[in-house]
Amino acid sequence: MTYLQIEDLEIAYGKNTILRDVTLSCFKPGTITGILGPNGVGKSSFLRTLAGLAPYRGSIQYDETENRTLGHGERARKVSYLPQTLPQGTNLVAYESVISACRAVRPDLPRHIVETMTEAVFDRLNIRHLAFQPMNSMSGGQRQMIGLAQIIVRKPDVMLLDEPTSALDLRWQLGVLDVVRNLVDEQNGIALIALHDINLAMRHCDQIVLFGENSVLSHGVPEHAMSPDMLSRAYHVKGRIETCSQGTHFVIVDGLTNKATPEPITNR
Ligand SMILES: Nc1ncnc2c1ncn2[C@@H]1O[C@H](COP(=O)(O)OP(=O)(O)OP(=O)(O)O)[C@@H](O)[C@H]1O
Repeated sequence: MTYLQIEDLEIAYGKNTILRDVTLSCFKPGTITGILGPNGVGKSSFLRTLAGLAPYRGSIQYDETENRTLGHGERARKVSYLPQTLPQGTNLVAYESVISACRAVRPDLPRHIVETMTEAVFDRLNIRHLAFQPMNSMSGGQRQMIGLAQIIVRKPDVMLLDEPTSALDLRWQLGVLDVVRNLVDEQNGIALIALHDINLAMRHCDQIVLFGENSVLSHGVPEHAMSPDMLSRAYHVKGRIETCSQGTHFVIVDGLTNKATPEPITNR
């Protein structure tokens, strides 16, 4: 079980402050949090910072230990980060790449245990058919699944997943989110998932954190954190939150808030 607490977090690249005043204590064990917001708002920077890959001001605590004081190995056992970019298309076969990912974090484990863990992950993700295929002969979606396998084989308490479904068709998107849900339940862990698909987040996340320009616009259970006002403020679109026949909340977007085209995606 792991707790994550964030207080007065500020993330900057040089003089360019991306996020400030981020205080969040909502990441309870056993929950999935969707990290949402428009392009360039700082979702990846936020996850990279939580993964210990970027400097920050303020406080990020895992179980009351400050992130910047955690050793590399200690953090790697607790926290796994899946970047937005797909794993490289090397000539390594998928099975070996997942074994290597596990051994990088758990060099203490004997090879046969790592192999058993790796096989269990291929079964869990339903990708056994990819096990002996070289990474450089895989499609983008297949590589994304192997990237996820490299993360979950480590059984992390905290999963930081940056758009893990961006290259996947509907069936695999749902499969991945189901696997994340099962892992979070089993480990009583935490998952933070950056997503552009708001409805995927509404359906599969226990809560969302919506970033707007430079800070958190709203957070909470999806049907409260997402509203027509938030859609307008974050994305500059006119939208509605509806409830389907099965009781799930979802967003319908009717158009841009005005006739203007969206602002260009620029460095702030
Ligand atoms: N290494 C870097 N150096 C300088 N600026 C950066 C760097 N990485 C990101 N940025 C800037 O930080 C801001 C946030 O980028 P980030 O990738 O975190 O946004 P995002 O919300 O994940 O975007 P997207 O939805 O498009 O993936 C952008 O303005 C981006 O140009």
